[in-house]
Amino acid sequence: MTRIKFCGLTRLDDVQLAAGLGVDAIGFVMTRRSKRFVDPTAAARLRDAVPPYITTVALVMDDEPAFIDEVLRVLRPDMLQFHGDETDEDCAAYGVRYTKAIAMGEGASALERLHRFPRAAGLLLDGHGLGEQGGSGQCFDWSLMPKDLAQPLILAGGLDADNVAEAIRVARPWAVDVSSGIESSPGIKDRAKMERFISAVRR
Ligand SMILES: O=C(O)c1ccccc1N[C@@H]1O[C@H](COP(=O)(O)O)[C@@H](O)[C@H]1O
Repeated sequence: MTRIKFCGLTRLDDVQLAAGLGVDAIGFVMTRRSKRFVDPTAAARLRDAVPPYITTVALVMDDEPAFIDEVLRVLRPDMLQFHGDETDEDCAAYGVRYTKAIAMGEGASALERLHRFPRAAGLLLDGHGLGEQGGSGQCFDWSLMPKDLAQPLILAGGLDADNVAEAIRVARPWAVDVSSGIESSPGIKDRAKMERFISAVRR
């Protein structure tokens, strides 16, 4: 079974719908540079609507440690997702389980970075280029997804209801992560796109 994370939620209705559709994880984008940014207090209100046994994830990207401490204190997410130039040491410093995004925009040469995060609970392979922001809807060559890594791999980048079944067939990921592919505009999720995405993964 392929797990599903919906990321970049900003509205209560979207959180409730995602939970009702059976997603495994819900992500809040905490980095201020994103169009999907929610401040920690607003994110905590959304988190309160997440039922038990759905993982909540706080996404950060080269943010100040003091801000990440605030996110952990106010939001109390189950996991952190790092999207910037953080090292394994940086990511592990908070004592919270984490995933690390690997920018796959450069293709096969990016795979070398997969071995730099031994403490990550999982690695999220995303389609954007090194130094660029995620959540841009860019795919990468799914056949590059390694099949022999000990850490669970999460496939992200440009997924939507029309391509996710093929992406899973080629990449065989532990989980898929989607943001822009289930939106009508940044941070505003679309009911029909969310429903179609879940159906396509389950099929
Ligand atoms: O969503 C954002 O705005 C964002 C900003 C900075 C870093 C990562 C971001 N999003 C994450 O990128 C992947 C793929 O998104 P998409 O499906 O291609 O839009 C996903 O993990 C988002 O949460």
